[in-house]
Amino acid sequence: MSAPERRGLAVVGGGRMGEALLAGIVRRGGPGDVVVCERSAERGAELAERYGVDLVDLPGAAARARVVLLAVKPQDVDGLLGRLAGHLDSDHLVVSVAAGVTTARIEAALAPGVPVVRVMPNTPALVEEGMSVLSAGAHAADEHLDEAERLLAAVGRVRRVPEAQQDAVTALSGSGPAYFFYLVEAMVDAGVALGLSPELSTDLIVQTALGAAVMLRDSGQDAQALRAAVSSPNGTTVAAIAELDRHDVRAAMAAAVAAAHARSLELGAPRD
Ligand SMILES: NC(=O)C1=CN([C@@H]2O[C@H](COP(=O)(O)OP(=O)(O)OC[C@H]3O[C@@H](n4cnc5c(N)ncnc54)[C@H](OP(=O)(O)O)[C@@H]3O)[C@@H](O)[C@H]2O)C=CC1
Ligand SMILES: O=C(O)[C@@H]1CCC=N1
Repeated sequence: MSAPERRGLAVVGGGRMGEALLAGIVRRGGPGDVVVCERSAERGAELAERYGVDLVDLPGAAARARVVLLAVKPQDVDGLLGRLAGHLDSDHLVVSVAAGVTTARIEAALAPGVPVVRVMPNTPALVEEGMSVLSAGAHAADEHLDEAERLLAAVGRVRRVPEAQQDAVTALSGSGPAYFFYLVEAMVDAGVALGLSPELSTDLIVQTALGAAVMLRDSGQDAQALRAAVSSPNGTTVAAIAELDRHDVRAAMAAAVAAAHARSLELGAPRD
């Protein structure tokens, strides 16, 4: 099929991240030229119906789409590229969201010159509040980064970093939503332990999380200043933060982020 017919986007791998991106992109731009390719026929059919897009196989994805977005697990990337590479040429743009997997590793599996952009998105893309961070591979020019940025901008904010920073980005904003969800679980449990119903405790904490996030984004004040404004002298918040410090929650967070960073590097190591 000639290049001009390949205008669309193929999402390869319709799991949690693939669906989050697919949902946001279709909601923003309509199903238009979007197709999905999924290993599980049942899951593929579910996504095709839910978002009004065509379900295709790998050759079909390469034939229909100019931008091929890889959203399979890092462990599945090499096998997938082995079957996809013969269908891709330098008119395609490969966008990979696989944690840890370097553009060099992807490029090595493709025909010479195929442009690759590595992206670390996050699941709030599902509600158009994603944070996506892009890096160019060796054959990706500014126009390719611009194209990837336009795509990801449909589901939230976008930044660009040198690829060497992608594992740190993965540990912060890629996994980051889970850290906040973990805190929310702990806070809701704490409310229940004090006698509140799970429903009331959840309502209080979810709205508090939302309000705090909007203040962080919009107030022009940093987290420390905002925390100071909540902390009346000798009051309840000071008592609470003293306990967080006594349990070394900052050290726990630093260790958690370092573990995510190390795992991202491990996932990127070439397979045998
Ligand atoms: N979840 C997240 O918050 C984030 C994930 N990522 C990255 O996104 C990628 C996907 O993660 P996630 O969505 O969580 O994982 P999932 O396992 O939920 O999704 C991956 C999907 O791809 C399918 N798949 C595997 N191989 C193929 C193939 N050859 N052709 C078509 N489909 C295939 C899988 O099928 P099957 O179930 O049969 O294996 C599965 O449905 C990962 O690389 C991850 O690092 C990046 C940022 C955030
Ligand atoms: O947990 C993971 O490996 C993926 C990458 C970042 C978020 N989820």
